[in-house]
Amino acid sequence: MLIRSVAHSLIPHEVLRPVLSFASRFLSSRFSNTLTLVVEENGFIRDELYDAAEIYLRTKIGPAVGRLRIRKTHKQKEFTLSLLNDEEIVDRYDGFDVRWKYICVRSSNCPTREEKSFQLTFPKKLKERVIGSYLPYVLARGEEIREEKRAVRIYSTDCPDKQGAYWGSVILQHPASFDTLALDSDLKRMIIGDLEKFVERKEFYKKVGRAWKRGYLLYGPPGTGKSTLIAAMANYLKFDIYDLELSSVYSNSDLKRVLLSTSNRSILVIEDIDCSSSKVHVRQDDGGDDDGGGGGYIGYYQGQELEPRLTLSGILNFIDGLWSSCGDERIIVFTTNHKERLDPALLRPGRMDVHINLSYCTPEAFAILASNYLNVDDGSHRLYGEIEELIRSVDVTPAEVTEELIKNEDVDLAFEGVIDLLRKRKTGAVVEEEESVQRLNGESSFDNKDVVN
Ligand SMILES: Nc1ncnc2c1ncn2[C@@H]1O[C@H](COP(=O)(O)OP(=O)(O)OP(=O)(O)O)[C@@H](O)[C@H]1O
Ligand SMILES: [Mg+2]
Repeated sequence: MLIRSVAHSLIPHEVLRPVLSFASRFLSSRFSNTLTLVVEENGFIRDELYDAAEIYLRTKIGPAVGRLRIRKTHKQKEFTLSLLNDEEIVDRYDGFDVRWKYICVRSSNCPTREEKSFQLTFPKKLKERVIGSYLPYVLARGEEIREEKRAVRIYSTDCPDKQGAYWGSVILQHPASFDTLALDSDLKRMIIGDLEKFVERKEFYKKVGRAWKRGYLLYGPPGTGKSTLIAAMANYLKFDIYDLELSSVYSNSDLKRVLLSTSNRSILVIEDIDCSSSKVHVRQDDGGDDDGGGGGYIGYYQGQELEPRLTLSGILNFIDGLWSSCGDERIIVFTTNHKERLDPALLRPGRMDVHINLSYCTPEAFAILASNYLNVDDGSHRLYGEIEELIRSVDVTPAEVTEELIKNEDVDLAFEGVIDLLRKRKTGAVVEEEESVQRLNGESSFDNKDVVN
């Protein structure tokens, strides 16, 4: 102490401080039985362990910590709590304790910059276990927590916020989930099971030499939940969505560039594949084989018909060629209202792994909608039976049913609205049927025939 104060009075502070700090570090490392690992943020290239530790330690902040930093940016949904300079956390892992301390100091080279680090201190004898087991655990947990917290984004090529890149993105605000999706439970279970199997089978895909990707074709009439299902899939897997508008793609090489700039763990969506370009299903008569090799061009760009540069084979090449082999955990989803209009090359077995038919509302789907919209969780309502019976006999989409359910908070009024819709549909269907029988019997007028044709 005396030496310290004498030294202080004789030697300038700027010189003394680093000397004392070095001496104290030297003495403590020489004689202490603890080891301290320093994890630095590392300026330009961020340190993976630092990032993981930062995220992981936020979940370990206990009552012993007296001061914390709290912040929230526009893009974040929740507040973020983090440690302040010199604050410590003790973490227990596999029967031993480690101590983390957060250090944030001004850079000596550039005073406007902060140098941030974590100091991890533990008994020296645990060095192997900390490096071999604890730190990999921190890395893995950090990654898991980041994935849990990460907002799902939707990318599109015409997003205003794309700053020169091919894709711009916004946070996907769609609340769709498998719980609220009105689908029959078997189909729902099948889809969830398929997705889970897909994300768990990294090693399997590697072993059998297949690209780790999966293709889904969703087909069915408008308003049956195809887009809603895609949002539910993205929210479930926490995969970003890349919404590709084929009409904004100029050529095969353009398509290549656009698709190569998508990221792993994502869902590439091409909606309305039959009409996003009216020529996807019409193949050029150039002797192209069933694989779409060279045939089937899509020659539109911003509304103008162009040289046939974006071809069906360009798209197919990506489904099972270059695109699929240059990324991991990729899902591609095509949607269509008219499966029968698609080129057989797109439907060939192995191209789209799963074909999912989203169809008209069933009693089971109606039960889910009634529960979502009106909190009606059993079938005891006086109108329920009639609705179920009508739903079995007419074609009505979930979208049409939800339009009725959303009109009234009162269950009686909402259900009456649904019954009204279903009865009208049924009467319409009967009239149509009678008209078609009349036509078959040659009783229809010329006008009617014209309408049919
Ligand atoms: N199966 C469903 N479960 C829950 N809601 C649904 C379902 N189907 C449709 N809806 C409701 O109807 C709206 C329209 O559905 P959606 O856009 O998913 O239909 P789509 O099949 O993609 O139609 P399109 O073929 O016209 O693109 C949704 O916003 C949702 O509120
Ligand atoms: Mg849709």
